[in-house]
Amino acid sequence: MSIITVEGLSKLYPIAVKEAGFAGTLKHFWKRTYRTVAAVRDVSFQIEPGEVVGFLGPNGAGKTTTLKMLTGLIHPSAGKVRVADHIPFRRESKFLQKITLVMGQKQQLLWDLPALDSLKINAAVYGIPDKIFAYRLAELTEMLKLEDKLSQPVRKLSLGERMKAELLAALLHQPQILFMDEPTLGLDINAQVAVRDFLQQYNQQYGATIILTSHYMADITALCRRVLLIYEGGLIYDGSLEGLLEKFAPYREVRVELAQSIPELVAAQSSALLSGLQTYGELASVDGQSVRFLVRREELTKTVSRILAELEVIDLTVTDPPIEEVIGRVFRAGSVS
Ligand SMILES: Nc1ncnc2c1ncn2[C@@H]1O[C@H](COP(=O)(O)OP(=O)(O)OP(=O)(O)O)[C@@H](O)[C@H]1O
Repeated sequence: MSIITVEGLSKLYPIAVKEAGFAGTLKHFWKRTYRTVAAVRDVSFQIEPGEVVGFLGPNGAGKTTTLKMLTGLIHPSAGKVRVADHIPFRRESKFLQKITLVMGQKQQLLWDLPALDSLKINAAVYGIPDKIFAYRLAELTEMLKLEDKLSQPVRKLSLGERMKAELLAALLHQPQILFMDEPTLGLDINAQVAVRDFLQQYNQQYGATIILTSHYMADITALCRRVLLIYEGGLIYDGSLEGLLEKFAPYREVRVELAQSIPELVAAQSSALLSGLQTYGELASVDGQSVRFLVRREELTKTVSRILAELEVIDLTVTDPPIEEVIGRVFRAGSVS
């Protein structure tokens, strides 16, 4: 049975509209007019226990709003949500015991106190008995490699250590469902990898379900087999990362290592050859001896044969374009149809 079921979920926000100038300000003061913004529009999906699902979408797409409705922080304008057999907005204590929400840009640990003090407060709030608290604390501290950090005031921790301590605080009550909104925001590469590895281990060890938003594609590719693509409040894709490439990238990337560098070709006045390069596909980049083309999938075999016959080639590889490039194109195009 699905652990999360969402049907026709929408969230509308009323936004006050003010006309420009002093007269507009006065009018706004006496009589406000509003327009409605649909932050989330008619979204439906189901998530099974133990899945790790990535929410992708540009800024303002509606990811955080969806997470807030799934965790019961805000009430949906329309639609149905069930999470672990609860209606989130009721915020029943049994429900809160089963979930956690971590927001990369917000913190729950108290700044001037050692993280351990905040953890003890959390344990009391969730009614965790002392023995279980000690056991979970030891286990999570080891998994997160935070051994000597928890007794220092939070303000003295590095950003990466602080994020790991935040995760520890969020997981002390051993929730079944983890909602992670940008958990690696602002972290350096090593700290990003540490958080990512931890989430993977936590998912495998406890069979926890993880819903993750991140602007770092590496988080999504490392952790999520399934992605939901959200665009202007609507769900435009639900499936595997590979399927996303097939749907939105009808081309493949061909990297060619030429025998001569491009400046040498220019010096040898092979400008005809240079302009001829564009006939193989869209030129993605030219750097020294290597050239990257984007070639439509259906033209791949013909184009590769032409390149090998017509150019002096040292090496040629065909790959899928980087996923962030594909998604960037989809969003820049302003249309996803
Ligand atoms: N409390 C609010 N009142 C009015 N509009 C809001 C409110 N919260 C969000 N919005 C609007 O709803 C839309 C979706 O916002 P949301 O924060 O869900 O996007 P997001 O996908 O999480 O973006 P980001 O990647 O930038 O965090 C945006 O247009 C935003 O301005």
